Amino acid sequence: MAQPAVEVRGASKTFGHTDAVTDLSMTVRPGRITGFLGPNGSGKSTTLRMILGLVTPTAGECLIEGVPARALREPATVVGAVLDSQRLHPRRTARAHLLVHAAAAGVPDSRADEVLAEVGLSSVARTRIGTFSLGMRGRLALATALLGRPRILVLDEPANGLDPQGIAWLRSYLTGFARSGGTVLISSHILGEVAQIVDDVVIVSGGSAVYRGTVEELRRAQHRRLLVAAADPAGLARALAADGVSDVRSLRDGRIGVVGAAEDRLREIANAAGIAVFGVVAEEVDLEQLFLAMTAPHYVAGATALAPGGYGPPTPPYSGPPPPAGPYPPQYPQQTRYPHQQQYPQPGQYPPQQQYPPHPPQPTNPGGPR
Ligand SMILES: Nc1ncnc2c1ncn2[C@@H]1O[C@H](COP(=O)(O)OP(=O)(O)OP(=O)(O)O)[C@@H](O)[C@H]1O
Repeated sequence: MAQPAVEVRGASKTFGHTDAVTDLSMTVRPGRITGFLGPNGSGKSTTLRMILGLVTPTAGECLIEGVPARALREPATVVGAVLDSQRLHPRRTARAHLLVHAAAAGVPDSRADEVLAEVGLSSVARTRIGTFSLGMRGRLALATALLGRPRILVLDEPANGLDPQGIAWLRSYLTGFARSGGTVLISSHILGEVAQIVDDVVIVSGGSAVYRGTVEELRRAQHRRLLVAAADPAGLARALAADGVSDVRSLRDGRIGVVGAAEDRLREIANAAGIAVFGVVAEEVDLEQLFLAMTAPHYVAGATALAPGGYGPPTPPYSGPPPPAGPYPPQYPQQTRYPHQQQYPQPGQYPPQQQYPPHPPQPTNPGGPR
């Protein structure tokens, strides 16, 4: 396997009494976009700063192309970072800002004009940064990171505060960067913001990884729950449990939600138990809902969660009330609630997906990654 572009090995960071990051391991593969996702305060910025050598881990290590960031001979040519795009000197012009950073990175002044063109800011090269919109500041911060023609980009919440057009532009730019061989590590607290463009995903919660895998595996994991209408839901739940399928929950509408059994197997078990099954629907859980479930405070990463396609922590077996006698559909007097059941919305309750306008033309990338 190719050497990872970035590797975090059992890294921890404690600030006073705060465990910001705990025994975190992750790999960023070259030429791919990795989404580093987690709610606010989950340790993303601290991890990115450890990777960049700006924060020293309390334990473990972080490597860029096999070495600690501080040991890189020409860091600007290897990694470019956007950590806080809003901390720019307001009285400087965009070009002056870039010239300062070009000198620090040891690259010629001509790179300032090249990167301004690359991010579409040539027309405001001599405008003071104080007048820039959030989106323009984001582009300028990205331009700064591109000065040394880095192979790797590390971006901390670059979409924060951007309007849909700004996010669309950023996605389009990063996709182009990766297509031309570059590696991107991008953090966000909103999965939907980056789900379209990321290849791999690392989800953190409370300073620890709760999921690592490709975004495709994550998407597949969302189809794992079957919503089953049966003549005798409680009996079917018992039959499933006897066959080792214990993650069965009663639903408000009388159906049961089953995790860990394929539809064919479920029907076989129902047949063998003499229970009629009226319908089986694979649940379409929104990726964002899955993300919220994984990063909720009660979530404890287990082996299944960290394995590709893992669904989550073990859940209590079915123990809902028996269905009342009578015609189908049976109605339970009360829904049986488990701690994270509420994470799964009922069909039709999903919030509408945000729509973005078509992408603007891809900026030229003359000095793209090598
Ligand atoms: N320099 C610091 N001193 C003390 N505590 C810190 C420091 N930096 C981070 N922390 C704490 O470490 C925890 C993780 O913070 P971190 O900024 O890494 O999370 P994050 O996922 O990037 O969140 P956000 O998106 O809100 O920045 C938080 O509890 C935070 O308050």
